[in-house]
Amino acid sequence: MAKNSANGDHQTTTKPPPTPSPLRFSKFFQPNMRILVTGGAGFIGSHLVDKLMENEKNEVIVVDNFFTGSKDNLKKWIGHPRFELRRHDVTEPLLVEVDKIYHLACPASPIFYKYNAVKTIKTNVIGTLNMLGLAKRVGARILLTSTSEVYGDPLVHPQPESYWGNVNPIGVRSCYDEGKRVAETLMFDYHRQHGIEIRIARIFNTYGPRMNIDDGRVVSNFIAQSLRDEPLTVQAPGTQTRSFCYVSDMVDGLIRLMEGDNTGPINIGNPGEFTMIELAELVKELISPKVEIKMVENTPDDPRQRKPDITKAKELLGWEPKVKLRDGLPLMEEDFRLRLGVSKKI
Ligand SMILES: NC(=O)c1ccc[n+]([C@@H]2O[C@H](COP(=O)([O-])OP(=O)(O)OC[C@H]3O[C@@H](n4cnc5c(N)ncnc54)[C@H](O)[C@@H]3O)[C@@H](O)[C@H]2O)c1
Ligand SMILES: O=C(O)[C@H]1O[C@H](OP(=O)(O)OP(=O)(O)OC[C@H]2O[C@@H](n3ccc(=O)[nH]c3=O)[C@H](O)[C@@H]2O)[C@H](O)[C@@H](O)[C@@H]1O
Repeated sequence: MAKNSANGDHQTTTKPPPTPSPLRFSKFFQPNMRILVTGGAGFIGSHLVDKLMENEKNEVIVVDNFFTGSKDNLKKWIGHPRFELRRHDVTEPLLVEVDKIYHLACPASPIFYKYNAVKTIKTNVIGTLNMLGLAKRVGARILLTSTSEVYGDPLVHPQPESYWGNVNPIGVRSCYDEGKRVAETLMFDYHRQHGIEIRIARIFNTYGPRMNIDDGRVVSNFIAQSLRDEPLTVQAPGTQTRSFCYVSDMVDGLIRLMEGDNTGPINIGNPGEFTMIELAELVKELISPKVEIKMVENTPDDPRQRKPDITKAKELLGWEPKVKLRDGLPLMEEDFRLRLGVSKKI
């Protein structure tokens, strides 16, 4: 019987998982673990690759279409004998022989995922279907990076995994949040129907070095704006909240989830909750005390509050975030200064 879910009996499967490659059972030779990271040239993906590559028993294959990611994020691994980078779009089938799949491929910034909404849905639905098909063929365990956006504009606060969400199915964010909801459904259907070993992480807003400078997300916007002496654009009303997780904590949570016995979904995020005005004030205090804060128009369906309930992550993964926002922002500032060529005023 395949390992069951964290969410009750209705989600267990009686099917055994597909058989992994015969190489795994080799008596005389212990092969390396072959790990596929889709979207590995992106922000979280490239940090995950760094961590996976630290283990000499891991071989890492990244596939990415470079829509929001970049080879630059992986430059230290290009040419390494345990590393391979392929330009590939996950909406097309992929034939590789792997043992584990971290499936991250999908634009994450609202500006980018709304840019070609149909493509975002295809990436979430067809892309996840393709990766599940691959997992089934080769007997790999697969982890999906889902999102707190599956809770929509939540009516329950903080959000536990048992909350089904309040999502607009026809709004401008639906390509992403409904796309990820279907991706989660596909994961569980493959688990129940085909015995695939699945893991689902519901990631809450994550920040850190390597975010695209003009990515459009709030932390990267505020840091870039403060370094360019531009006003920090708080989208009205500014009282909406988010909970920000530093990327090293996120990577640690994802690896624990992959290596553990629970399917999830499991929230991975930092429960420290901030209004956008508070975030702007903190960036001002830490990076540029003279910078202005400007209220600008918001976009439709912006969730009013978001904070993870991480009881499950604590209990099932022994995980909780370590880096406070106040400590993480300066680490990101350092990286943005380097990339923007703005040195610190003394
Ligand atoms: N960063 C966050 O706050 C956050 C929050 C919740 C969920 N997530 C999820 O985590 C994952 C990574 O997010 P991120 O912040 O690193 O975003 P990112 O945009 O930096 O990375 C996504 C990567 O996927 C690649 N990609 C996009 N579409 C693709 C396709 N069709 N085929 C192949 N590659 C494709 C991009 O080029 C990029 O390298 C995403 O699945 C995202 O939905 C992120
Ligand atoms: O955590 C999540 O699940 C999701 O979080 C983000 O989505 P969102 O929270 O909307 O991210 P931002 O674009 O960073 O916006 C956060 C808040 O900041 C505000 N904002 C954004 C940009 C800005 O310049 N100013 C500003 O006040 C927005 O109105 C919003 O209320 C991610 O980009 C999604 O990929 C991810 O799935």
